[in-house]
Amino acid sequence: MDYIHNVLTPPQLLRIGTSCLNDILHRLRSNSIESPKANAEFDIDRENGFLPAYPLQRLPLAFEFWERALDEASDVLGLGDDISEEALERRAGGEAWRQRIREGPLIPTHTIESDNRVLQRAHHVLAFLTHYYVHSTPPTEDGAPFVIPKTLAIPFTRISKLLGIAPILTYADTVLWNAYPINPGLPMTLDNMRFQHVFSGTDDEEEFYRTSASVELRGVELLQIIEEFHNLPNVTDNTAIWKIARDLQRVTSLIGELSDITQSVRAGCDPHVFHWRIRPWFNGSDAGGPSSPGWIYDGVDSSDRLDLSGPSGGQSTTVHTLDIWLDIDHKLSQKRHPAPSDENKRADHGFMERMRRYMPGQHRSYLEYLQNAPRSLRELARQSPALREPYNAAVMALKKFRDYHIRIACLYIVTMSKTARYSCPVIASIMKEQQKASATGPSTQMSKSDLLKRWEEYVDKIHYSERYCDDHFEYRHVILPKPLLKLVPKHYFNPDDQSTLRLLTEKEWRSIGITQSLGWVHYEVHTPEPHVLLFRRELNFQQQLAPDGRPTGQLNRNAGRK
Ligand code: HEM
Repeated sequence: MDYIHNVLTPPQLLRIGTSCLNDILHRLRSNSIESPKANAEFDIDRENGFLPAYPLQRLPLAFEFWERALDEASDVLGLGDDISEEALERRAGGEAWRQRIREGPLIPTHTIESDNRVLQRAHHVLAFLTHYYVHSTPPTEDGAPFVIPKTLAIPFTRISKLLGIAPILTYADTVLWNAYPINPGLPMTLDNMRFQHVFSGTDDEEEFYRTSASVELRGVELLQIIEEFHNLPNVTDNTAIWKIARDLQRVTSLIGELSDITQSVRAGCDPHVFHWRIRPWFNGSDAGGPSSPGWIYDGVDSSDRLDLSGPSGGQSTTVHTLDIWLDIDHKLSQKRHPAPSDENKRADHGFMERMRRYMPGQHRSYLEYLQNAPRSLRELARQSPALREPYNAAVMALKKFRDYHIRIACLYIVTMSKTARYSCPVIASIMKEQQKASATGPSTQMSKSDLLKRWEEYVDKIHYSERYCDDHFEYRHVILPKPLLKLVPKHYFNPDDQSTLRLLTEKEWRSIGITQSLGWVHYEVHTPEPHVLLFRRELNFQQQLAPDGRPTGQLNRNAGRK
Protein backbone atom coordinates (compact mmCIF):
# COMPACT_ATOMS: atom_id res chain seq x y z
CA MET A 1 0.00 0.00 0.00
CA ASP A 2 1.30 3.46 -0.85
CA TYR A 3 0.34 5.70 2.08
CA ILE A 4 1.44 8.95 0.48
CA HIS A 5 -0.66 8.82 -2.64
CA ASN A 6 -3.87 7.67 -1.04
CA VAL A 7 -6.55 10.30 -0.57
CA LEU A 8 -7.10 11.38 3.05
CA THR A 9 -10.12 9.86 4.75
CA PRO A 10 -12.74 12.13 6.41
CA PRO A 11 -11.56 11.31 10.01
CA GLN A 12 -7.98 12.19 9.01
CA LEU A 13 -9.10 15.47 7.44
CA LEU A 14 -11.06 16.18 10.63
CA ARG A 15 -7.98 15.50 12.75
CA ILE A 16 -5.82 17.81 10.61
CA GLY A 17 -8.55 20.47 10.87
CA THR A 18 -8.83 20.07 14.67
CA SER A 19 -5.08 20.26 14.99
CA CYS A 20 -4.92 23.56 13.03
CA LEU A 21 -7.82 24.93 15.11
CA ASN A 22 -6.02 23.99 18.35
CA ASP A 23 -2.93 25.81 17.15
CA ILE A 24 -4.88 28.98 16.27
CA LEU A 25 -6.76 28.93 19.60
CA HIS A 26 -3.52 28.45 21.50
CA ARG A 27 -1.85 31.36 19.71
CA LEU A 28 -4.87 33.56 20.51
CA ARG A 29 -4.82 32.57 24.18
CA SER A 30 -1.08 32.92 24.68
CA ASN A 31 -1.15 36.39 23.07
CA SER A 32 -3.66 37.53 25.65
CA ILE A 33 -1.60 36.29 28.64
CA GLU A 34 1.96 37.35 29.19
CA SER A 35 4.02 34.24 29.97
CA PRO A 36 6.68 34.49 32.66
CA LYS A 37 9.81 34.90 30.58
CA ALA A 38 12.13 32.47 32.31
CA ASN A 39 9.77 29.48 32.17
CA ALA A 40 8.52 30.17 28.64
CA GLU A 41 12.10 30.08 27.39
CA PHE A 42 12.28 26.44 28.43
CA ASP A 43 9.12 25.44 26.56
CA ILE A 44 7.16 25.45 29.81
CA ASP A 45 3.55 26.45 29.31
CA ARG A 46 2.04 28.86 31.82
CA GLU A 47 -1.07 26.69 32.28
CA ASN A 48 0.11 23.20 31.41
CA GLY A 49 3.71 23.18 32.60
CA PHE A 50 5.75 20.59 30.75
CA LEU A 51 2.72 19.50 28.71
CA PRO A 52 2.39 21.66 25.60
CA ALA A 53 -0.97 23.45 25.60
CA TYR A 54 -1.74 21.98 22.18
CA PRO A 55 0.44 19.22 20.85
CA LEU A 56 0.28 18.87 17.09
CA GLN A 57 -2.00 15.96 16.20
CA ARG A 58 -0.74 15.28 12.69
CA LEU A 59 2.42 15.98 10.72
CA PRO A 60 2.48 17.93 7.45
CA LEU A 61 1.46 15.95 4.35
CA ALA A 62 5.06 15.13 3.37
CA PHE A 63 5.13 12.80 6.39
CA GLU A 64 1.83 11.11 5.67
CA PHE A 65 3.60 7.77 5.21
CA TRP A 66 4.52 7.71 8.92
CA GLU A 67 1.12 8.95 10.09
CA ARG A 68 -0.72 6.36 7.98
CA ALA A 69 1.51 3.58 9.23
CA LEU A 70 0.71 4.62 12.80
CA ASP A 71 -3.04 4.82 12.06
CA GLU A 72 -2.87 1.27 10.80
CA ALA A 73 -0.55 -0.19 13.47
CA SER A 74 -3.04 -0.74 16.27
CA ASP A 75 -5.38 -2.66 13.91
CA VAL A 76 -2.83 -5.04 12.47
CA LEU A 77 -0.17 -5.48 15.15
CA GLY A 78 -0.04 -7.36 18.43
CA LEU A 79 2.80 -8.39 20.70
CA GLY A 80 5.17 -10.69 18.80
CA ASP A 81 5.30 -13.26 21.61
CA ASP A 82 1.50 -13.63 21.77
CA ILE A 83 0.73 -17.18 20.65
CA SER A 84 -3.05 -17.10 20.91
CA GLU A 85 -4.95 -18.25 17.83
CA GLU A 86 -6.12 -14.73 17.06
CA ALA A 87 -2.59 -13.35 17.33
CA LEU A 88 -1.25 -16.08 15.07
CA GLU A 89 -3.91 -15.24 12.49
CA ARG A 90 -2.78 -11.59 12.51
CA ARG A 91 0.90 -12.37 12.08
CA ALA A 92 0.87 -12.20 8.27
CA GLY A 93 -0.71 -8.73 8.39
CA GLY A 94 1.92 -7.68 10.91
CA GLU A 95 4.77 -8.88 8.73
CA ALA A 96 3.28 -7.02 5.75
CA TRP A 97 3.18 -3.83 7.87
CA ARG A 98 6.82 -4.22 8.89
CA GLN A 99 7.81 -4.90 5.28
CA ARG A 100 6.13 -1.65 4.21
CA ILE A 101 8.12 0.17 6.87
CA ARG A 102 11.40 -1.40 5.73
CA GLU A 103 10.71 -0.65 2.07
CA GLY A 104 9.11 2.76 2.63
CA PRO A 105 10.63 6.12 1.71
CA LEU A 106 13.52 7.66 3.63
CA ILE A 107 11.74 10.96 4.24
CA PRO A 108 14.01 14.01 4.53
CA THR A 109 13.37 16.10 7.63
CA HIS A 110 14.97 19.48 6.73
CA THR A 111 11.57 21.13 6.10
CA ILE A 112 10.49 20.75 9.74
CA GLU A 113 13.75 21.23 11.56
CA SER A 114 13.05 24.74 12.82
CA ASP A 115 9.57 24.05 14.21
CA ASN A 116 9.67 22.63 17.74
CA ARG A 117 6.06 21.45 17.86
CA VAL A 118 6.38 19.59 14.53
CA LEU A 119 9.64 18.00 15.69
CA GLN A 120 7.92 16.83 18.88
CA ARG A 121 5.10 15.26 16.87
CA ALA A 122 7.65 13.60 14.57
CA HIS A 123 9.48 12.16 17.59
CA HIS A 124 6.22 10.90 19.05
CA VAL A 125 5.19 9.22 15.78
CA LEU A 126 8.61 7.67 15.08
CA ALA A 127 8.92 6.45 18.68
CA PHE A 128 5.57 4.66 18.48
CA LEU A 129 6.43 3.23 15.04
CA THR A 130 9.81 1.97 16.29
CA HIS A 131 8.34 0.26 19.34
CA TYR A 132 5.50 -1.20 17.25
CA TYR A 133 8.10 -2.48 14.78
CA VAL A 134 10.29 -4.13 17.42
CA HIS A 135 7.71 -5.58 19.76
CA SER A 136 5.32 -6.90 17.12
CA THR A 137 8.14 -9.01 15.64
CA PRO A 138 7.91 -12.65 16.75
CA PRO A 139 10.93 -13.59 18.89
CA THR A 140 13.80 -15.53 17.30
CA GLU A 141 16.49 -17.62 18.96
CA ASP A 142 19.38 -16.36 16.79
CA GLY A 143 20.95 -14.10 19.46
CA ALA A 144 21.60 -11.35 16.87
CA PRO A 145 20.90 -7.67 17.65
CA PHE A 146 17.53 -6.36 16.49
CA VAL A 147 17.87 -4.09 13.47
CA ILE A 148 15.72 -0.95 13.28
CA PRO A 149 15.35 -0.16 9.57
CA LYS A 150 16.93 2.96 8.09
CA THR A 151 13.55 4.41 7.18
CA LEU A 152 12.86 4.84 10.91
CA ALA A 153 16.35 4.94 12.41
CA ILE A 154 17.84 7.81 10.37
CA PRO A 155 15.05 10.40 10.72
CA PHE A 156 14.41 9.33 14.33
CA THR A 157 18.01 9.95 15.43
CA ARG A 158 18.18 13.22 13.47
CA ILE A 159 14.98 14.58 15.03
CA SER A 160 15.98 13.40 18.51
CA LYS A 161 19.31 15.20 18.19
CA LEU A 162 17.51 18.44 17.31
CA LEU A 163 15.18 18.07 20.29
CA GLY A 164 18.02 17.02 22.60
CA ILE A 165 16.15 13.84 23.59
CA ALA A 166 16.99 10.12 23.31
CA PRO A 167 15.89 8.37 20.06
CA ILE A 168 13.50 5.95 21.81
CA LEU A 169 10.01 5.97 23.27
CA THR A 170 10.14 8.37 26.23
CA TYR A 171 7.81 9.75 28.87
CA ALA A 172 7.43 12.80 26.60
CA ASP A 173 6.06 10.57 23.81
CA THR A 174 3.64 8.58 25.93
CA VAL A 175 2.46 11.41 28.20
CA LEU A 176 3.50 14.99 27.33
CA TRP A 177 3.07 14.90 23.54
CA ASN A 178 0.33 12.27 23.53
CA ALA A 179 -2.31 14.21 25.52
CA TYR A 180 -4.76 16.53 23.82
CA PRO A 181 -7.80 18.47 25.06
CA ILE A 182 -11.13 16.96 23.97
CA ASN A 183 -12.60 20.44 23.82
CA PRO A 184 -9.82 22.71 22.52
CA GLY A 185 -11.68 25.80 23.76
CA LEU A 186 -11.32 24.69 27.40
CA PRO A 187 -8.20 24.25 29.55
CA MET A 188 -6.62 20.82 29.71
CA THR A 189 -7.94 18.99 32.79
CA LEU A 190 -8.28 15.32 33.59
CA ASP A 191 -11.84 15.41 32.31
CA ASN A 192 -10.87 17.36 29.20
CA MET A 193 -8.00 15.15 28.12
CA ARG A 194 -7.49 12.14 25.90
CA PHE A 195 -4.44 10.30 24.64
CA GLN A 196 -4.01 9.87 20.94
CA HIS A 197 -2.04 6.62 20.84
CA VAL A 198 -2.11 3.53 23.04
CA PHE A 199 -0.27 0.35 22.07
CA SER A 200 -2.53 -2.19 23.73
CA GLY A 201 -5.88 -0.68 22.79
CA THR A 202 -6.91 -0.85 26.48
CA ASP A 203 -8.51 1.85 28.66
CA ASP A 204 -5.95 0.81 31.26
CA GLU A 205 -3.11 2.15 29.14
CA GLU A 206 -4.84 5.48 28.68
CA GLU A 207 -5.45 5.65 32.45
CA PHE A 208 -1.79 4.92 33.09
CA TYR A 209 -0.80 7.91 30.93
CA ARG A 210 -3.53 10.04 32.51
CA THR A 211 -2.09 9.45 35.99
CA SER A 212 1.30 10.81 34.95
CA ALA A 213 -0.28 13.69 33.02
CA SER A 214 -2.24 14.66 36.08
CA VAL A 215 1.00 14.73 38.12
CA GLU A 216 2.39 17.08 35.47
CA LEU A 217 -0.67 19.36 35.58
CA ARG A 218 -0.65 19.47 39.36
CA GLY A 219 3.03 20.38 39.21
CA VAL A 220 2.29 23.66 37.40
CA GLU A 221 1.72 25.40 40.72
CA LEU A 222 5.14 24.21 41.87
CA LEU A 223 6.81 25.79 38.82
CA GLN A 224 5.12 29.10 39.64
CA ILE A 225 6.23 28.95 43.28
CA ILE A 226 9.82 28.25 42.28
CA GLU A 227 9.82 31.06 39.76
CA GLU A 228 8.53 33.47 42.39
CA PHE A 229 11.18 32.25 44.84
CA HIS A 230 13.97 33.07 42.39
CA ASN A 231 12.38 36.42 41.51
CA LEU A 232 12.09 37.67 45.11
CA PRO A 233 14.16 40.85 45.36
CA ASN A 234 15.67 39.61 48.62
CA VAL A 235 15.15 36.74 51.05
CA THR A 236 16.29 38.39 54.25
CA ASP A 237 13.25 40.41 55.36
CA ASN A 238 10.40 38.93 57.35
CA THR A 239 7.86 39.34 54.56
CA ALA A 240 9.97 37.23 52.20
CA ILE A 241 10.60 34.55 54.84
CA TRP A 242 6.91 34.46 55.67
CA LYS A 243 6.04 34.04 51.97
CA ILE A 244 8.60 31.24 51.49
CA ALA A 245 7.33 29.41 54.59
CA ARG A 246 3.76 29.64 53.29
CA ASP A 247 4.85 28.47 49.83
CA LEU A 248 6.67 25.51 51.37
CA GLN A 249 3.44 24.53 53.13
CA ARG A 250 1.65 24.72 49.77
CA VAL A 251 4.34 22.53 48.21
CA THR A 252 4.02 19.99 51.04
CA SER A 253 0.32 19.59 50.45
CA LEU A 254 0.86 19.59 46.69
CA ILE A 255 3.32 16.68 47.02
CA GLY A 256 0.69 14.91 49.15
CA GLU A 257 -1.69 15.31 46.21
CA LEU A 258 0.92 13.87 43.84
CA SER A 259 1.04 10.80 46.09
CA ASP A 260 -2.77 10.50 45.94
CA ILE A 261 -2.73 10.87 42.17
CA THR A 262 -0.07 8.18 41.80
CA GLN A 263 -2.10 5.82 44.01
CA SER A 264 -5.21 6.54 41.95
CA VAL A 265 -3.70 4.63 39.02
CA ARG A 266 -5.20 1.53 40.64
CA ALA A 267 -8.72 2.71 39.87
CA GLY A 268 -8.27 2.67 36.12
CA CYS A 269 -5.29 0.50 35.32
CA ASP A 270 -5.35 -3.16 36.23
CA PRO A 271 -1.89 -4.35 37.40
CA HIS A 272 -2.13 -7.61 35.44
CA VAL A 273 -3.12 -5.80 32.24
CA PHE A 274 -0.29 -3.31 32.80
CA HIS A 275 2.33 -5.95 33.33
CA TRP A 276 1.39 -8.36 30.57
CA ARG A 277 -0.26 -6.24 27.89
CA ILE A 278 1.07 -2.69 28.25
CA ARG A 279 4.57 -2.72 29.68
CA PRO A 280 6.10 -5.10 27.09
CA TRP A 281 5.58 -2.38 24.45
CA PHE A 282 7.74 0.02 26.47
CA ASN A 283 10.86 -2.15 26.64
CA GLY A 284 13.96 -0.51 25.23
CA SER A 285 17.14 -2.00 23.85
CA ASP A 286 18.51 -2.88 27.31
CA ALA A 287 15.37 -4.63 28.64
CA GLY A 288 16.91 -8.08 28.15
CA GLY A 289 19.79 -7.22 30.53
CA PRO A 290 23.42 -6.29 29.93
CA SER A 291 24.26 -9.46 28.01
CA SER A 292 21.32 -9.20 25.57
CA PRO A 293 22.23 -8.23 21.98
CA GLY A 294 20.08 -5.07 22.06
CA TRP A 295 19.10 -2.98 19.04
CA ILE A 296 21.04 -1.50 16.13
CA TYR A 297 19.88 1.63 14.33
CA ASP A 298 20.65 0.87 10.69
CA GLY A 299 22.47 3.66 8.85
CA VAL A 300 23.27 5.56 12.08
CA ASP A 301 26.91 6.07 13.16
CA SER A 302 27.86 4.71 16.60
CA SER A 303 24.37 3.39 17.09
CA ASP A 304 25.64 1.33 20.05
CA ARG A 305 26.23 4.59 21.97
CA LEU A 306 22.64 5.84 21.74
CA ASP A 307 20.50 6.08 24.88
CA LEU A 308 17.96 3.35 24.27
CA SER A 309 16.16 2.52 27.55
CA GLY A 310 12.37 2.85 27.40
CA PRO A 311 10.05 5.39 29.05
CA SER A 312 9.90 5.84 32.85
CA GLY A 313 8.27 8.16 35.36
CA GLY A 314 11.91 8.86 36.26
CA GLN A 315 11.88 11.08 33.14
CA SER A 316 9.24 13.41 34.62
CA THR A 317 10.81 16.88 34.77
CA THR A 318 8.30 17.79 37.48
CA VAL A 319 9.77 15.24 39.90
CA HIS A 320 13.34 16.32 39.05
CA THR A 321 12.30 19.95 39.65
CA LEU A 322 11.16 19.04 43.16
CA ASP A 323 14.39 17.14 43.78
CA ILE A 324 16.53 20.08 42.70
CA TRP A 325 14.57 22.76 44.54
CA LEU A 326 14.61 20.75 47.77
CA ASP A 327 18.21 19.69 47.05
CA ILE A 328 17.69 15.91 47.23
CA ASP A 329 21.09 14.30 46.83
CA HIS A 330 20.46 11.13 44.79
CA LYS A 331 24.16 10.68 44.15
CA LEU A 332 24.95 10.71 47.89
CA SER A 333 27.80 13.09 47.19
CA GLN A 334 27.06 15.49 50.11
CA LYS A 335 27.57 14.93 53.79
CA ARG A 336 24.06 14.76 55.24
CA HIS A 337 22.31 13.89 58.51
CA PRO A 338 21.01 11.32 59.05
CA ALA A 339 23.61 9.43 56.98
CA PRO A 340 22.23 7.33 54.10
CA SER A 341 21.01 3.85 55.03
CA ASP A 342 22.76 0.76 53.66
CA GLU A 343 19.82 0.30 51.31
CA ASN A 344 20.29 3.82 49.98
CA LYS A 345 23.97 3.18 49.50
CA ARG A 346 23.20 0.16 47.34
CA ALA A 347 20.78 2.09 45.07
CA ASP A 348 21.63 3.08 41.49
CA HIS A 349 22.94 6.58 42.18
CA GLY A 350 23.24 7.54 38.53
CA PHE A 351 19.65 6.58 37.57
CA MET A 352 18.02 10.00 37.89
CA GLU A 353 20.89 11.70 36.07
CA ARG A 354 20.66 9.19 33.21
CA MET A 355 16.92 9.76 33.00
CA ARG A 356 17.52 13.43 32.17
CA ARG A 357 18.91 12.39 28.79
CA TYR A 358 15.42 11.09 27.98
CA MET A 359 13.82 14.51 28.56
CA PRO A 360 13.28 17.17 25.90
CA GLY A 361 16.48 19.25 25.79
CA GLN A 362 14.68 22.47 26.78
CA HIS A 363 13.29 20.85 29.93
CA ARG A 364 16.73 19.52 30.80
CA SER A 365 18.07 23.07 30.36
CA TYR A 366 15.45 24.26 32.83
CA LEU A 367 16.80 21.78 35.39
CA GLU A 368 20.36 22.97 34.72
CA TYR A 369 19.21 26.57 35.17
CA LEU A 370 17.58 25.66 38.52
CA GLN A 371 20.62 23.73 39.63
CA ASN A 372 22.92 26.67 38.91
CA ALA A 373 20.62 29.32 40.36
CA PRO A 374 22.48 31.48 42.90
CA ARG A 375 19.77 31.14 45.57
CA SER A 376 19.61 27.82 47.51
CA LEU A 377 16.41 27.00 49.39
CA ARG A 378 18.13 24.42 51.59
CA GLU A 379 20.86 26.88 52.58
CA LEU A 380 18.24 29.52 53.35
CA ALA A 381 16.30 27.03 55.52
CA ARG A 382 19.49 26.21 57.41
CA GLN A 383 20.01 29.88 58.19
CA SER A 384 16.37 30.82 58.93
CA PRO A 385 14.76 28.99 61.89
CA ALA A 386 11.28 29.90 60.62
CA LEU A 387 11.89 27.92 57.43
CA ARG A 388 13.38 24.76 58.88
CA GLU A 389 10.16 23.06 59.83
CA PRO A 390 8.26 23.79 56.60
CA TYR A 391 11.34 22.80 54.57
CA ASN A 392 11.71 19.50 56.43
CA ALA A 393 7.99 18.83 56.04
CA ALA A 394 8.29 19.23 52.26
CA VAL A 395 11.26 16.84 52.15
CA MET A 396 9.33 14.30 54.24
CA ALA A 397 6.32 14.61 51.90
CA LEU A 398 8.59 13.84 48.95
CA LYS A 399 9.97 10.83 50.79
CA LYS A 400 6.40 9.66 51.40
CA PHE A 401 5.61 10.14 47.69
CA ARG A 402 8.51 7.80 46.89
CA ASP A 403 7.41 5.29 49.54
CA TYR A 404 3.89 5.17 48.07
CA HIS A 405 5.29 5.02 44.56
CA ILE A 406 7.57 2.10 45.30
CA ARG A 407 4.60 0.14 46.66
CA ILE A 408 2.71 0.75 43.42
CA ALA A 409 5.77 -0.13 41.34
CA CYS A 410 6.15 -3.38 43.31
CA LEU A 411 2.50 -4.30 42.87
CA TYR A 412 2.50 -3.58 39.13
CA ILE A 413 5.86 -5.12 38.36
CA VAL A 414 7.31 -7.41 41.03
CA THR A 415 4.04 -9.01 42.18
CA MET A 416 2.67 -9.30 38.64
CA SER A 417 5.88 -10.85 37.35
CA LYS A 418 5.07 -13.79 39.63
CA THR A 419 1.65 -14.30 38.03
CA ALA A 420 1.12 -16.34 34.90
CA ARG A 421 0.40 -14.29 31.81
CA TYR A 422 -2.96 -15.99 31.73
CA SER A 423 -3.38 -17.14 35.35
CA CYS A 424 -6.36 -19.34 35.84
CA PRO A 425 -8.09 -21.17 38.66
CA VAL A 426 -10.51 -22.31 35.96
CA ILE A 427 -7.75 -24.55 34.62
CA ALA A 428 -7.08 -25.85 38.13
CA SER A 429 -10.74 -26.70 38.49
CA ILE A 430 -10.84 -28.57 35.15
CA MET A 431 -7.66 -30.44 36.07
CA LYS A 432 -9.36 -31.50 39.29
CA GLU A 433 -12.44 -32.71 37.39
CA GLN A 434 -10.18 -34.62 35.01
CA GLN A 435 -8.33 -36.28 37.85
CA LYS A 436 -11.62 -37.36 39.43
CA ALA A 437 -12.84 -38.74 36.08
CA SER A 438 -9.63 -40.64 35.36
CA ALA A 439 -9.83 -42.29 38.78
CA THR A 440 -13.16 -43.83 37.79
CA GLY A 441 -12.80 -44.49 34.05
CA PRO A 442 -10.58 -44.35 30.92
CA SER A 443 -8.47 -41.18 30.72
CA THR A 444 -9.26 -38.47 28.15
CA GLN A 445 -7.06 -35.91 29.85
CA MET A 446 -5.60 -32.88 28.13
CA SER A 447 -2.24 -31.71 29.41
CA LYS A 448 -2.17 -28.57 31.56
CA SER A 449 -0.25 -26.64 28.90
CA ASP A 450 -2.80 -27.60 26.20
CA LEU A 451 -5.65 -26.53 28.43
CA LEU A 452 -3.89 -23.29 29.23
CA LYS A 453 -3.27 -22.56 25.58
CA ARG A 454 -6.92 -23.19 24.73
CA TRP A 455 -8.07 -21.02 27.63
CA GLU A 456 -5.73 -18.17 26.54
CA GLU A 457 -7.29 -18.21 23.10
CA TYR A 458 -10.79 -17.91 24.58
CA VAL A 459 -9.75 -15.16 26.99
CA ASP A 460 -8.48 -13.11 24.07
CA LYS A 461 -11.95 -13.32 22.54
CA ILE A 462 -13.81 -11.94 25.58
CA HIS A 463 -15.75 -8.93 24.36
CA TYR A 464 -16.06 -5.78 26.49
CA SER A 465 -18.90 -3.45 25.54
CA GLU A 466 -18.67 0.35 25.48
CA ARG A 467 -19.67 1.94 28.79
CA TYR A 468 -23.09 3.52 29.21
CA CYS A 469 -24.47 5.54 32.14
CA ASP A 470 -27.52 6.62 34.08
CA ASP A 471 -27.46 9.20 36.88
CA HIS A 472 -25.81 6.84 39.38
CA PHE A 473 -23.85 4.15 37.60
CA GLU A 474 -21.79 3.42 34.55
CA TYR A 475 -22.55 0.05 32.96
CA ARG A 476 -20.95 -2.35 30.57
CA HIS A 477 -21.53 -5.95 29.59
CA VAL A 478 -18.91 -8.59 29.04
CA ILE A 479 -19.55 -11.40 26.56
CA LEU A 480 -17.72 -14.66 27.14
CA PRO A 481 -17.03 -16.84 24.11
CA LYS A 482 -19.40 -19.82 24.51
CA PRO A 483 -16.59 -22.43 24.72
CA LEU A 484 -15.11 -20.45 27.63
CA LEU A 485 -18.42 -20.61 29.48
CA LYS A 486 -18.16 -24.40 29.24
CA LEU A 487 -14.78 -24.29 31.04
CA VAL A 488 -16.11 -22.27 33.98
CA PRO A 489 -16.20 -24.31 37.23
CA LYS A 490 -19.58 -25.78 38.14
CA HIS A 491 -19.77 -23.94 41.46
CA TYR A 492 -19.88 -20.60 39.59
CA PHE A 493 -23.30 -21.58 38.24
CA ASN A 494 -26.67 -21.04 39.84
CA PRO A 495 -27.31 -24.08 42.13
CA ASP A 496 -31.00 -24.08 41.06
CA ASP A 497 -30.33 -23.67 37.35
CA GLN A 498 -27.02 -25.04 36.12
CA SER A 499 -27.39 -23.28 32.74
CA THR A 500 -26.88 -19.76 34.17
CA LEU A 501 -24.08 -18.25 36.20
CA ARG A 502 -24.80 -16.92 39.67
CA LEU A 503 -23.59 -13.40 40.58
CA LEU A 504 -19.80 -13.65 40.77
CA THR A 505 -17.44 -11.94 43.18
CA GLU A 506 -14.63 -9.84 41.75
CA LYS A 507 -12.13 -12.59 42.55
CA GLU A 508 -14.32 -15.12 40.70
CA TRP A 509 -14.89 -13.08 37.53
CA ARG A 510 -11.20 -12.17 37.39
CA SER A 511 -10.34 -15.85 37.69
CA ILE A 512 -12.29 -16.60 34.51
CA GLY A 513 -10.01 -14.20 32.66
CA ILE A 514 -12.12 -11.02 32.71
CA THR A 515 -9.85 -7.99 33.21
CA GLN A 516 -11.34 -4.66 34.29
CA SER A 517 -10.23 -1.82 36.53
CA LEU A 518 -11.35 -1.57 40.18
CA GLY A 519 -14.94 -0.96 41.25
CA TRP A 520 -16.91 -3.03 38.73
CA VAL A 521 -19.63 -5.24 40.23
CA HIS A 522 -21.33 -8.18 38.53
CA TYR A 523 -24.87 -7.15 39.33
CA GLU A 524 -27.17 -9.14 37.08
CA VAL A 525 -27.39 -12.33 35.07
CA HIS A 526 -29.23 -12.45 31.79
CA THR A 527 -30.96 -15.85 31.69
CA PRO A 528 -31.53 -16.12 27.90
CA GLU A 529 -27.83 -15.42 27.27
CA PRO A 530 -25.82 -16.99 30.11
CA HIS A 531 -22.51 -16.03 28.50
CA VAL A 532 -23.33 -12.29 28.86
CA LEU A 533 -22.31 -10.80 32.24
CA LEU A 534 -23.73 -7.41 33.25
CA PHE A 535 -21.46 -5.08 35.24
CA ARG A 536 -21.90 -1.69 36.81
CA ARG A 537 -19.81 0.74 38.83
CA GLU A 538 -20.68 3.87 40.78
CA LEU A 539 -20.26 6.93 38.56
CA ASN A 540 -17.80 8.68 40.86
CA PHE A 541 -15.88 5.56 41.85
CA GLN A 542 -12.56 6.73 40.43
CA GLN A 543 -12.62 9.93 42.49
CA GLN A 544 -13.02 7.98 45.69
CA LEU A 545 -9.78 6.08 46.01
CA ALA A 546 -7.56 6.89 48.98
CA PRO A 547 -3.79 6.47 48.81
CA ASP A 548 -4.13 2.88 49.94
CA GLY A 549 -6.71 2.15 47.26
CA ARG A 550 -9.75 2.18 49.56
CA PRO A 551 -12.75 4.34 48.61
CA THR A 552 -12.91 7.71 50.48
CA GLY A 553 -14.34 10.37 48.19
CA GLN A 554 -11.23 12.55 48.75
CA LEU A 555 -9.60 12.64 45.33
CA ASN A 556 -10.27 15.60 43.12
CA ARG A 557 -10.53 14.64 39.49
CA ASN A 558 -9.64 18.19 38.49
CA ALA A 559 -6.41 17.88 40.43
CA GLY A 560 -4.54 19.41 37.53
CA ARG A 561 -6.13 22.80 38.24
CA LYS A 562 -5.86 24.97 41.25
C1 HEM B 1 1.35 2.20 37.71
C2 HEM B 1 2.07 3.28 37.94
C3 HEM B 1 3.58 3.27 38.01
C4 HEM B 1 4.46 2.23 37.94
C5 HEM B 1 4.15 0.77 37.77
C6 HEM B 1 5.77 2.77 38.02
C7 HEM B 1 6.93 2.03 37.97
C8 HEM B 1 8.19 2.54 38.10
C9 HEM B 1 9.41 1.77 38.08
C10 HEM B 1 9.49 0.28 37.86
C11 HEM B 1 10.43 2.61 38.27
C12 HEM B 1 11.90 2.20 38.36
C13 HEM B 1 12.69 2.69 37.22
C14 HEM B 1 12.19 2.23 35.89
O1 HEM B 1 12.21 1.02 35.60
O2 HEM B 1 11.74 3.09 35.13
C15 HEM B 1 9.88 3.92 38.40
C16 HEM B 1 10.61 5.03 38.62
C17 HEM B 1 10.08 6.27 38.78
N1 HEM B 1 8.76 6.62 38.64
FE1 HEM B 1 7.23 5.37 38.44
N2 HEM B 1 5.68 4.12 38.17
C18 HEM B 1 4.35 4.46 38.15
C19 HEM B 1 3.81 5.71 38.23
C20 HEM B 1 4.56 6.85 38.35
C21 HEM B 1 4.01 8.18 38.35
C22 HEM B 1 2.54 8.56 38.19
C23 HEM B 1 5.07 9.03 38.51
C24 HEM B 1 5.03 10.52 38.53
C25 HEM B 1 5.23 11.18 37.44
C26 HEM B 1 6.26 8.23 38.62
C27 HEM B 1 7.52 8.72 38.80
C28 HEM B 1 8.65 7.95 38.89
C29 HEM B 1 9.96 8.49 39.20
C30 HEM B 1 10.30 9.93 39.49
C31 HEM B 1 10.85 7.43 39.14
C32 HEM B 1 12.37 7.46 39.40
C33 HEM B 1 12.70 6.83 40.72
C34 HEM B 1 12.32 7.70 41.89
O3 HEM B 1 12.43 8.91 41.79
O4 HEM B 1 11.91 7.14 42.94
N3 HEM B 1 5.90 6.91 38.49
N4 HEM B 1 8.51 3.85 38.30
